[in-house]
Amino acid sequence: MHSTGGLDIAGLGPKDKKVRKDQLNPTLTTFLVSAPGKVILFGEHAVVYGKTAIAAAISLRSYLLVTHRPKSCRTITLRFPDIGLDHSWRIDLLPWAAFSHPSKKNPYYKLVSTLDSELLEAIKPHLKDISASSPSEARKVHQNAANCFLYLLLSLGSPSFPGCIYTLRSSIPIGAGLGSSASMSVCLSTAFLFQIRALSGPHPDQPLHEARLQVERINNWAFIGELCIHGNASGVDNTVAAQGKAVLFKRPDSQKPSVVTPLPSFPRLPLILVDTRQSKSTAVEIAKVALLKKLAPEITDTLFEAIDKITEKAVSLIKEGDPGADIKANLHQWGLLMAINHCILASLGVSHLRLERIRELVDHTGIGWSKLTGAGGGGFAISLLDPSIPQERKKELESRLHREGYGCFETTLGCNGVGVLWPAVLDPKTDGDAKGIDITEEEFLSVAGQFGVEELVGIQSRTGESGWMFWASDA
Ligand SMILES: Nc1ncnc2c1ncn2[C@@H]1O[C@H](COP(=O)(O)OP(=O)(O)O)[C@@H](O)[C@H]1O
Ligand SMILES: C[C@@](O)(CCOP(=O)(O)O)CC(=O)O
Repeated sequence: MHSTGGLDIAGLGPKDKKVRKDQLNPTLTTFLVSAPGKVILFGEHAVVYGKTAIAAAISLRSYLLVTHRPKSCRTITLRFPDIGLDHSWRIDLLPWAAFSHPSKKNPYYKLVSTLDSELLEAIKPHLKDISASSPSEARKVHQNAANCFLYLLLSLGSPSFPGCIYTLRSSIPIGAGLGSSASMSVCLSTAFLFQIRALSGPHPDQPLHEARLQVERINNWAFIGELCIHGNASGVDNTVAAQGKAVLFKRPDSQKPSVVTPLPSFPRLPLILVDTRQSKSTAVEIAKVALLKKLAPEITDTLFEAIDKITEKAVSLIKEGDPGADIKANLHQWGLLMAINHCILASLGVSHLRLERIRELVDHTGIGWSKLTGAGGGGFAISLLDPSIPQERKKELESRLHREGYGCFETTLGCNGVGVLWPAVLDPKTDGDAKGIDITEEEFLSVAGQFGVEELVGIQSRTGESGWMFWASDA
């Protein structure tokens, strides 16, 4: 297996390549990585047990800025302001020996699909000082994120790793079913693989099979990051975060690679995301379903089968549908499938009163169809509104939802997957000859709110003016 030596300078766009070449050392240059959140249209939970799910990338994204410390400073810092985490480790005190032992070491190109409990134990002492004075709930969130970070760093890096600061900001609501953890794992996996020079491209001329290999590599390690956070995961979230667009996902055997089929003709469903503002934990919801499966295996399996049939039907709608045709033609069928899928998830015990209230307001009034998305227990619902309903009724619904404390917004489905901005320099929009604007850590941290980050570094197009580059994942 070859290492292709970091990102390709030819993909940088119209900049002064000669000057840049001297500066572009992946172990020294500040760079940004970004990955999207996702919605699961059909098949959550059943997908953990080998059934098929349909998921699509959304326009909300995480951004990871990697800045380098002076060579003399042998420290790695995690700066995750969205969750209030700021922690540093001395590089030489990390448990490299455990991870590099010949019986444990996995090369970056190997497909790894399980966590090693001894390696998790080796990390534990390095998590104990994190946010020691924070409430236990916040501490758990911090330790989860740090566990994912350290497991990936120690798996992919080495004791000679450079001193760096990893700053993550995200516009994806955390713990709400939109795949914030997967998006974070994809960003971390990409950053480490890039730093060890195990990625090639992205490049506008990169052959599709080569681009796919890079995304697979990123995705493989991102899945390991997801396992660190959830204990058990199907891999659908990180797959969509890595490759973007819409996909059909299945992992029939947990020891084998997942089967991922891109859905290039996925219709532009006019979905609305409704935020219950009720926090939930994916791990807790997965454990609820696991318990149900233990207590009532046949019934639970039958429910998974029914979900699988729904996904199958949705696939046939996509295949039969003409991508150019008006989606209104079979909107009712999509809505019906969503509503049935939701009710089965409720039978599995992963709905919540706040989610059922959305159904009361949307489905029971005949305005549209709703379904929880992601793990459930709170988080987000997706609603499809019947286009024949008068505008005033939709407006009424929106204000009702707001009055009752729900958040409500539209999103674009099928967005780009993982991307890099390397170096972290934005091309000025007005003058193609100028050198661009360096993004500093201070600036990245100082922009206000989740959407300030989008405004500062936001992605516009595949190779557009913003300088962001994406590995092509089109079918
Ligand atoms: N922006 C972020 N900054 C730091 N950690 C994050 C961020 N987004 C997600 N995480 C990590 O992911 C966990 C949330 O994962 P999960 O419960 O699966 O929610 P989601 O449904 O959004 O993926 C958090 O507890 C935290 O460890
Ligand atoms: C419940 C599940 O199917 C989806 C979880 O989605 P999220 O973590 O709520 O974004 C779990 C999984 O597929 O790993």
